[in-house]
Amino acid sequence: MLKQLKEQVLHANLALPKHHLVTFTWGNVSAVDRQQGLMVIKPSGVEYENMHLDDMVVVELETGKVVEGSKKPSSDTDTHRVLYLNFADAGGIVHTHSRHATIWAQAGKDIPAWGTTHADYFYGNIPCTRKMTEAEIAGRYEWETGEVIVKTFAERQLSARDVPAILVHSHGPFAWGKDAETAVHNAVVLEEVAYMGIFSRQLTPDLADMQPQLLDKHFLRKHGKNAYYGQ
Ligand SMILES: O=C(CO)[C@@H](O)[C@@H](O)COP(=O)(O)O
Repeated sequence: MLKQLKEQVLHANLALPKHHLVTFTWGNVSAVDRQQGLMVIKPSGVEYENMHLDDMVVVELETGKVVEGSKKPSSDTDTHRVLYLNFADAGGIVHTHSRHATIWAQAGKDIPAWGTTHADYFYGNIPCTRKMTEAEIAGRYEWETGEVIVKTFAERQLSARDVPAILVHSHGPFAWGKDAETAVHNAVVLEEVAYMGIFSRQLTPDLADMQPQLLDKHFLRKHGKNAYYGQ
């Protein structure tokens, strides 16, 4: 079942260590088949070098029930489910603990739009969520993580198409795209702009946001009405 999607998800997961986005098993990629209401995600805690096609786990989007696969799905499965259920254009999702994006998440700070590398992919700041509450952590933690992400987008009136990434406070980044490969691409760019941003702020502590005209120029020519999400 879903052989092609499993291959895409395996390939995307194996791209994480190649791009230096993960240490040990700290990360996961999934992709969704919306017609069938199913998502494919990597297994929990399996080393990337030992990960195979048969290890991919198929999960029902609505219920979280595992419908195929002998291994436990990623511990972040419920967060991915909430994002697919709320962000209609997301076809693939990535979570990592990539170093520089995680530094911003631990500091609880948005990554400001400071240059065209950022503007080619993200139409404004990359938001950081609020801290999760004790009740959220004690409850359905991974599901609540997804809810906090969705609420952050709603409260700030952001579009998941325009800003395909977020930082979860005290945790790390999530990125998405039209498919698993694009989601990984966006996660790589997120890590790059996080890295550049730390040094930009060090060199100029009161650095202002980039010119709105330059943000528009770079984002809209790639993502305007004739361009496709995530490209
Ligand atoms: O966020 C975390 C742990 O803090 C997880 O994403 C990470 O360890 C990966 O877990 P899985 O192997 O996907 O279950």
